[in-house]
Formats: sequence, structure tokens, C-alpha cells
Amino acid sequence: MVGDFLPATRTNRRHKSLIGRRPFIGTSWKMNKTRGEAAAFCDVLLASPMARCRDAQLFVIPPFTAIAPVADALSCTNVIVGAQNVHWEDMGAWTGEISPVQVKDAGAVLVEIGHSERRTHFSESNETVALKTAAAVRHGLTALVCIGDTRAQFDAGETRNALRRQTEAALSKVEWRDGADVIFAYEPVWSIGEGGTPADPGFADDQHAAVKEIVERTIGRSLPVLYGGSVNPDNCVALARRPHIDGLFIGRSAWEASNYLGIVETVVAALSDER
Ligand SMILES: O=C(COP(=O)(O)O)[C@@H](O)CO
Repeated sequence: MVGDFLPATRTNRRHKSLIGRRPFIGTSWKMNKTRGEAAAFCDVLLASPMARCRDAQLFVIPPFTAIAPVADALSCTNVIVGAQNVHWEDMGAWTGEISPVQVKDAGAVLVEIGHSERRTHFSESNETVALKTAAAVRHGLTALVCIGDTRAQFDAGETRNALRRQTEAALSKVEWRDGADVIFAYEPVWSIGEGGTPADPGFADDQHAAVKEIVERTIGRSLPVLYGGSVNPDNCVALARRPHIDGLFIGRSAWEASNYLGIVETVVAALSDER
């Protein structure tokens, strides 16, 4: 049995629902970091008490090559590990793709679906996002579905319509049984990456409230909505404090482990002051 040779952490770690945890503070490394660089990031996390912190749900989404070593390294912490994409089929002739079975086997408990870079560069559509979200849920993975308006949609006042279409589509094929976990991330396309403009926290909060309403109307229950796009040490608290923002999904500002921990500490301290 292959499973007999896997570290206990990967075979034994049961995935509990993440819904209801708040704030989420996570990072995707996108197409960055070798396994050595990933290990160095984990070493810094492991040395910090924040890695075991229960006041926030931390997550890290490495490239596929580093999922297994990162999941193993962080298995003794409260940091969960995800994958940046997944196919909707369990296996088969899909060269270059990766299945929910495979990411789960590697130690991922969460999977990012429909990031704007995948929608833009790899023709990810609302239909494929729906198939992937349903597949992730079917396999007991938490689906982290990214939705967002383009600059043209924002300028045309079409943000709400774009978010409604993407949200309804993502939920359309999910079988809602106990433990089905879907989280959304509102990531304005105009806000992501170099040259992106961070969304005004009040504007972002309004979009989150609207997405939550759509979710409630569509499936009769609420789901968390995180914010992503040019989150940095200066705006993290203002965003995280907003009532409808359930967490932060960070790119560039969290790729250095010490910077990531800095944001986590700042947000956790600010939110605990409010309690
Ligand atoms: O793309 C994201 C945000 O990237 P930034 O570099 O923070 O703009 C989000 O999905 C996290 O990867």
C-alpha cells in the first residue's frame, strides 16, 4: 500500500470544515519558490508562535511541486495547505492537469479555483469553475473560489453583475451535503499584482455584503468571503476590520515568511483589541 509509506500527517490528517473560522489569512505563492525556498519559508513559520495561533485560520498555497513537503513541514501547526488549481475529473488522459485525488494525496485540504490569472491566461470560465468547485467539494476539499471584476467592468459600473454571475455559476453544481466547504475570495482584477490598486476597504466591504446576499439567496446558507488584491502591511487592518470581510488572501506582500507573519500578527492584534 502506497499509503503505508506516506508520512502519518498526510494520510491521517482529517479535514474539518473551515466555515465559521475568522479571520482567514493566507497566501498563494503563484509560480514562485523551489522546494528549498518553500522549506526556508516553513522554517520561519515553524519558529513563530503565530503558526499555532487559534485566533486566525492561516493558509499557504504553494506550487504543486511543494505541496507535499510544505504539508509535512506544517503538519504540527495550525497552518493549512492548499493547491492553486485542480481538474474536475478524478483521473484520466488530461496531460498537464492535476486531480482532486492527487492534491489531496499530496496533503492539500484546500484548493484555489478560478483565480483571475487562470481566467485570463488559461481560459478558465464560469463553467469550468463550477465543475472544479463541485469536484473539490465531492472530494472533501475546501474550494476557495476567486471572483472579481475587470477594470472595464468596474469603470462601467458592472461590478455587481460580474460578481453575481461568477458566484451563482460557482455554486451551481455543488452537492450541498454536510461538510461541503466553499469559501469565496473577492479579488478585483484591477487590484491584483504589480500596478494593481488596492480596493478601498468600504468599497470592498460593500461587494462582500452583496456576494454574501447572493450566496444566501442561492443556497440558503452563508459562506465566508475573503478579500485579495494588493493587500499589504498598511491596508491589512482596515480591510480585515470590515464586517463583511472574513479574511485576507495575500500575494506579493506575504511571499517573505517574515512579512507574512508581520501581517498575521498585526491583524490578529487589531481584531483582538476589538473583542
Ligand atoms: O492574486 C492575489 C493577490 O496578489 P497580490 O500580489 O497581493 O496583489 C491573491 O490571489 C493571492 O495570491
